[in-house]
Amino acid sequence: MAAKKAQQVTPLMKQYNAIKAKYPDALLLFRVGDFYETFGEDAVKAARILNIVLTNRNNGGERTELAGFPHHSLNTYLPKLVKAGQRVAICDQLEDPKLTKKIVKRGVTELVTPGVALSDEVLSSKSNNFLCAIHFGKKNIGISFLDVSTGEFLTAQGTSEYIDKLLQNFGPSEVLIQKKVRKDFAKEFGEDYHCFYMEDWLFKQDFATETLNSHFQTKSLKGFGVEHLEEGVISAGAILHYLAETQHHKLQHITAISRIAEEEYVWMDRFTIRNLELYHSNAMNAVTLLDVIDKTISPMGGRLLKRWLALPLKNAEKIRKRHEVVEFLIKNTSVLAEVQQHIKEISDLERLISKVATGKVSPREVNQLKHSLDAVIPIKKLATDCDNEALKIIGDNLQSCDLLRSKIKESLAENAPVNVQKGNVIAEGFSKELDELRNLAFSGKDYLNNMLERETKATGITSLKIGSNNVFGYYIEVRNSHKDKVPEGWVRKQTLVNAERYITEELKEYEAKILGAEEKILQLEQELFGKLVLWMSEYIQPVQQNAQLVAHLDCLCSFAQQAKVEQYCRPVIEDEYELDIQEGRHPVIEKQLPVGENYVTNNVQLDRENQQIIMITGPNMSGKSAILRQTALIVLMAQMGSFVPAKAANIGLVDKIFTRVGASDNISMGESTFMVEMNETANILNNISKRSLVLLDEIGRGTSTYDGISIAWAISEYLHEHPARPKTLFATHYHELNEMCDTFTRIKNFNVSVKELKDNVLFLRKLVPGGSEHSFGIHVAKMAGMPQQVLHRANKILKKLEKSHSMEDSGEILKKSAEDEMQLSFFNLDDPLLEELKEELLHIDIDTLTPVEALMKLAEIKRMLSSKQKTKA
Ligand SMILES: Nc1ncnc2c1ncn2[C@@H]1O[C@H](COP(=O)(O)OP(=O)(O)OP(=O)(O)O)[C@@H](O)[C@H]1O
Repeated sequence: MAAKKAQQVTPLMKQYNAIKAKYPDALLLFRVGDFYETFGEDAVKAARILNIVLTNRNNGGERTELAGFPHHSLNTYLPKLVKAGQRVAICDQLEDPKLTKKIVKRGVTELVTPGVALSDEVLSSKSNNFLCAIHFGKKNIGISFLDVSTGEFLTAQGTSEYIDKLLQNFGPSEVLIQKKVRKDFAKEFGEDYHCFYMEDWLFKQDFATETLNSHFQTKSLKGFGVEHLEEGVISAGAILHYLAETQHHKLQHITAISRIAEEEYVWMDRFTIRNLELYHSNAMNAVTLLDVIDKTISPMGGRLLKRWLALPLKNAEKIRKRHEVVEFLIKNTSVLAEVQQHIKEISDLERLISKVATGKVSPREVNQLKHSLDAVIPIKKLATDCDNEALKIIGDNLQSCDLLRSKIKESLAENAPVNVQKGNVIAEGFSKELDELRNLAFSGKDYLNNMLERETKATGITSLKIGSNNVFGYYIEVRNSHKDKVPEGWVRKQTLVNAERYITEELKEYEAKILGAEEKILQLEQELFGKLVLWMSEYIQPVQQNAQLVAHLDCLCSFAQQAKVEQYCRPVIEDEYELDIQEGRHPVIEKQLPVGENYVTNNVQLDRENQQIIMITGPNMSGKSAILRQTALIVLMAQMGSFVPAKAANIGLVDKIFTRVGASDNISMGESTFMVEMNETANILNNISKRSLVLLDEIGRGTSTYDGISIAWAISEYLHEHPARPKTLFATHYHELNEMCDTFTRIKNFNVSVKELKDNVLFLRKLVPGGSEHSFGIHVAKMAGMPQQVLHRANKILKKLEKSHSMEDSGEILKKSAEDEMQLSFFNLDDPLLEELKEELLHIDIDTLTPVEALMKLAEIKRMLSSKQKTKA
């Protein structure tokens, strides 16, 4: 029976099944004639994702689903499939169907996956599209990133925390992992990544080294400075192997692999990157720092700025150089404007040249490449003529690529189309043969008119006509009245009622030429364009170099532009340890304030001798977090080379920035929030250095009050006593922590001031010395309009509790206090409402009460009171 079924399968489906079996986890686009078809489950998926019609067809007695689209729509449909997370195998016809009588040979010519995409429709211009591979070694984890669309190839290795941070920084679209560590990966780094699992044997050092050496045509990897990174190299090898497996063989634009030099950049762990909302945020529609500061013009500038933000520098010299250029550009506005004007004319050079390498560049894109390179020339001149060392170096290193530009100019038609098949790709005058063919094909009418004129003269027949039809081809038509004048050499082809049609020797030759001309033109144009693209690959490196330099310049212009518009100042980078920010602002919040509202600036000074830890207290919403974050952002912006939102800033180099937000501000799912908070904090305490900047926001909030206070106290004490003496800002609503400054000399109290009005609180947002005396829960209750009696009572209970400092007695105190005060109540002692109210008050833990809870409680008490009053009335 099975054999019978097998016999019924058509040869086409047999071929399909064989190819599909090789790519079981990919969606197979199978070229049949002018269509790409999908079958079975693939068809169901494709129809759903692409919104195309799903049909059925009989396949050897069984019905199979079928969905397809015309082959010329591949660029429209393929990106949609890849964006939906599909791996797509493109199976093409490998021979001309006209030349074979058997079934056409087919094979997969490309496997497009989310991490290996070259088409503009899949890529986002301001982000890299990284493919990543990870190798779990015995000591380290190795990681590599490759952006096939730009040719960037990076590797690193280190602890799981470091790798986690890199994964967050680079945000790969696809991660390649050894099959056997599938579970380990998910455990270490979560399940959000788009993973592909590869055979274990590929992750071997010999194999990787050989693969890399054969790609770069080197004998060893020493020249790249990655040889000692055993695990990193293994992961890099896996990436290259994956590219070969997905049929990506033209990879000349991947010219080097470099090590991510961890020690050169400020260390920020993943919590910090997330908390500071540098370039992504968990909140919907949140504005990130990148959104605010990115004034780059070119796509490669945008990508580099993101990288700079993720990896701020630690080398004072390098940072100062960037500041110098920014200052120069601000002072020389005309240079800034001109450079930016020219950058506007530059397309994505990096991706264009990658397309040249992979042979996927279109004629129009080659012209774009040329125009972009043309725009580099005036930039080169401007930069070289500048009175600024760093700009001069950029200018000197920009390549004019003269030969490349002139060759493109003379070979390509100015308005060359996207598709080579459309014709009119090659410029006039570039190829004699092509010009002749074009003459023949396109000036055919003139030629025929000439011939007609000549023959009319020679024969004296006035009504001669030249025409053509599908059956007889070209002919000269003679009306019957002139039949006798027809010359001898003319051969009769067709007889009509009133006329005869003839063919001449000349017409025969012309016909032969013209019939093949159009086809030949297309063929020749393709051939010439192919040759040009191949020749252009010699220029991959200089064009890549230009792309990087333009990106660099674009970022510096972006800093200058932003500083000018937003009144940023040039920070002073010092090798000391002090941090002194005068009139600092939060770059993102200041842009989001309602019209008419000004951001209140704040000064923050920290050092290792006198003011190492600042304890910031203040009511909810007063601006504590804003001060913490703006301090980190100012340091970070300064060290990436930007000016900063402040009046003045002296920044002793920072090498690590840690931020932690207490659990109630950062509700994470699953694991106990307090546990997460403690894990994260432990991680800081184990990694601090002399140059660390630590920002703790409401740490300890995730547990009961006294637990929280104890932990917050112990952490602050540890940071104070630690020999590294890291600079720390600690925002807390536990005003008990203000007492620490009596014992620990380098802890200083500050509060974000508020002004109490009659029935409101005005946030002044100013950081002023001194602790807070208020209990802010009661503040909020007051703001909400709580009856005076309740507020008064709450204040008294609170004062007693504060005096005791002991959890054990608190119940007793509350009880006693309640008994003492009862006489003062306007309630009767035997009033059952009193009991109820007492119960309510006793159960309120004011210190941990959030504003919303306070309001709810208040509403409840108000309800109880008003119902009592109603009953009385
Ligand atoms: N210096 C400032 N100038 C103007 N507005 C500010 C300033 N600081 C903060 N704000 C505004 O106040 C809001 C609350 O600030 P922030 O989140 O820093 O308060 P918080 O004290 O940390 O509050 P919570 O304890 O509830 O987290 C901000 O979103 C911003 O709109």
